[in-house]
Amino acid sequence: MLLTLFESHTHFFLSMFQKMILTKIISNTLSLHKKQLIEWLPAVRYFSSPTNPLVNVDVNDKSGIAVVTMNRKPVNGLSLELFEAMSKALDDLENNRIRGAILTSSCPTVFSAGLDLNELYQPDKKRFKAFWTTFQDVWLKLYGSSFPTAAAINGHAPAGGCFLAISCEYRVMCPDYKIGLNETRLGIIAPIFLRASMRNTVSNREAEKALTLGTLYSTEDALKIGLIDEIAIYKVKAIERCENFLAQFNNVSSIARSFTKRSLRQKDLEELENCREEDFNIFWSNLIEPSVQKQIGDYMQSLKKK
Ligand SMILES: CCCC/C=C\CC(=O)SCCNC(=O)CCNC(=O)[C@H](O)C(C)(C)COP(=O)(O)OP(=O)(O)OC[C@H]1O[C@@H](n2cnc3c(N)ncnc32)[C@H](O)[C@@H]1OP(=O)(O)O
Repeated sequence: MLLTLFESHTHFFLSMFQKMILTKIISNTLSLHKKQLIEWLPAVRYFSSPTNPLVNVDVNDKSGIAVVTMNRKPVNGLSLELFEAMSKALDDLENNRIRGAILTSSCPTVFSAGLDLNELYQPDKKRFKAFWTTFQDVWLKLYGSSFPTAAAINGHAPAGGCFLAISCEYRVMCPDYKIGLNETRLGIIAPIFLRASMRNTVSNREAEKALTLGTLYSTEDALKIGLIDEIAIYKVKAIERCENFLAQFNNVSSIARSFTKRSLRQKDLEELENCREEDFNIFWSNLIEPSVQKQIGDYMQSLKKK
């Protein structure tokens, strides 16, 4: 009876905490080994996401891997609307027990150009608050996802673009592009969650150097410092390599894997959870400094003049 209940209420039982408690209760009742229980879980139900023009989610029925494609031309500038679409897509993935997700871009030469500079220049406080809060949500959901994640970086990934990639667990990048966290070059102070993702990817020393200098690395140099894990010649190959990485988890208990990931990332997640308002206030007061606004305005002009 307990198992019938479990099967008919899959969505309800998704939270890790609930799953842990249930596993314990059922396991005690039926004296089953945890591994057997995992095999008893209902067949994974994959879904096709409702169409969102900004984020396309395509789940492979056989592998259970979702390819999440950002689609905001020309450069996947991260606007409030794009973050909202990503946040919704991440919820859908979390609720559908996928086996892994690969983040990529539909723009031919850009993974993401980072935060949409129009959100940062002469910002309206109310909209910016919604923007920043949704950005925080996306990070909490991506960095803390129960499923494994990888990024197929098929183009440039400066600032927020790099940030999305390093919030995943594995990165495959195509050659001849740039990746890095160039915030300081715009006069912007890196928020705590960005620092956490970077420190989780490269050594503390490399993170400090990269963040303070605002370095943009070539694909090859990014591999040398461990900012990416592999190079693949084309986007299709990059996705294939990400699939190979994710397929390694087929032989690992999904509960053990997700709990281990969660425990390794818990401190970083809590750090932001406990100071979301403060994080917004710090970023906002830095952003509206006249010198920072001027720097962003000049930068936008220089991009347009190119
Ligand atoms: C992450 C934690 C929070 C920290 C806070 C902020 C971090 C940020 O993310 S700030 C954004 C930083 N981003 C950048 O510095 C990248 C800027 N862009 C580029 O360097 C290039 O555009 C890029 C290498 C990505 C691509 O080069 P091209 O393929 O040659 O394209 P163009 O430069 O011609 O750009 C086309 C078009 O897009 C506009 N654009 C580019 N980037 C942005 C952006 N981030 N936001 C808004 N708009 C952007 C660019 O001006 C061009 O516009 P048009 O001239 O009107 O076509």
